Amino acid sequence: MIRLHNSKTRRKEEFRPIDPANVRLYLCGPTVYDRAHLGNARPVVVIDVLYRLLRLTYGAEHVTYVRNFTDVDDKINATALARKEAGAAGTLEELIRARTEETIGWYHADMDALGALRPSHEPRATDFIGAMIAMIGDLIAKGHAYEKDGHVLFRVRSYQNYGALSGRSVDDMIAGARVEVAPFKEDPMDFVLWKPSDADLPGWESPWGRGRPGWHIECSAMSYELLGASFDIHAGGIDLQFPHHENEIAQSCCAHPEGGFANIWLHNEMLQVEGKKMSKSLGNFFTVRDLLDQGIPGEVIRFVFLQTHYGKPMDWTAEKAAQAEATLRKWRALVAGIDPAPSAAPAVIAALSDDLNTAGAIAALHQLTDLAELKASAALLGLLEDGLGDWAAAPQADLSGLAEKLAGLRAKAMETKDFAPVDAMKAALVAAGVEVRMSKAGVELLPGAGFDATKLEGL
Ligand SMILES: Nc1ncnc2c1ncn2[C@@H]1O[C@H](COP(=O)(O)OP(=O)(O)OP(=O)(O)O)[C@@H](O)[C@H]1O
Ligand SMILES: [Zn+2]
Repeated sequence: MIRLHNSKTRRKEEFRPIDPANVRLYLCGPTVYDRAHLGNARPVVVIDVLYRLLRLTYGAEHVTYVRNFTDVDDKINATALARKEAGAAGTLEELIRARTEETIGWYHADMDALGALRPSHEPRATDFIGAMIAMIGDLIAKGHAYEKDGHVLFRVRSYQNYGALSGRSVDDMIAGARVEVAPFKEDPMDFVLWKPSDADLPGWESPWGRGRPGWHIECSAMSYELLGASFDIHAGGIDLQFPHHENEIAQSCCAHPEGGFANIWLHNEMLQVEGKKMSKSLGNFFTVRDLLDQGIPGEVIRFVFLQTHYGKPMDWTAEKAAQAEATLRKWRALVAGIDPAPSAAPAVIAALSDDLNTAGAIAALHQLTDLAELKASAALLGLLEDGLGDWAAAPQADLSGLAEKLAGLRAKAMETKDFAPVDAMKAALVAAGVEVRMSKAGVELLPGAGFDATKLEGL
């Protein structure tokens, strides 16, 4: 039996699917205007493990996983506009299309490298504009939305349960959030469902004039079209709980009172940098591609994520990556050429079934002595799979010659008192991703995650 922490009830609950023959899961996907940063990858890896566990439990063909692409957004428009102003050829629409296509390609490559299975459906917002317009029209007809000056707004006070997910009252939210006060709003809490587009912005004809949808309605419309008015699990980062998820609930429950929208809300905590959320707006980010380009295997990134429970904030550190790499190298050597056992170890399944206790599952992997079982169990975490490449099979560099040379330089520096050559060589080794350990006993060089042998040439 699977138990999951439901943000809506703030409790760990038994997971009982609405229909075990069609278990339905939705994850808010990326806005495709730039490379995914490492934080953006965390929900993808977490939900990939959940997806694997659900497939194991209910059968692969009985789980539907939807993750959208937000390909209509002002950030995308701004990127395309900047390119046009810089002299890029093509219309703004063509530039937007090129940008989103390119970004979706990067996203797929990066998430594939992390061993994340592709979802069952990856709807693009621009393919569901008609469904959004229909839903907005329905909300207006039911008195939950109104049109003003080409804008359509959701009337927050018309939905009694607004704020239930994040546990805040509307008045607290107004006090705490920076809500935009605009002349076209009846109430500052009201949020945009539809907004007008100038001639030089992407737009679609609608009963309210040419315009484009707001971000929140995209997820409500796409989840309804692909999963229905009630589905099992809605996931995303905790940063989306308010206002995005609160708004999704308001829209979906008011448009489809016959359904319950999502039964379970699963929120992952943030990947942090020095105590702050990694984010584009703070500029404290690096991309998944940056790490891959440094030679850190996607499997190592995945392993580092899975060592922390999804409900806890975490940091990325080079030390965690080095340890993950060492463990994976050891395991990959052990299971090479071994066929996986028919099923994963009960201890691993039990840990994952307990609110995705991935750290517990990894601890259980360490205990396994049957290598066929190790391989089968690791696969449930998306680890040690053949598709992730044989990065660990490449021989590790022999750094003994360089260690000897550095020891020699140090011995000489002791006499001459000129340590500059020692420091220069150490700096070059560190720049190549080598950890340098110098003690009385001698010099030890350890290639770390991100080790780049080409940078050692000339040393
Ligand atoms: N630091 C983080 N740690 C974990 N998940 C994150 C982090 N930052 C964003 N996410 C998640 O990434 C997914 C994509 O989010 P979105 O497209 O809004 O990101 P973004 O706007 O590019 O990011 P940012 O928040 O950096 O501006 C969401 O599920 C969001 O919760
Ligand atoms: Zn969403």
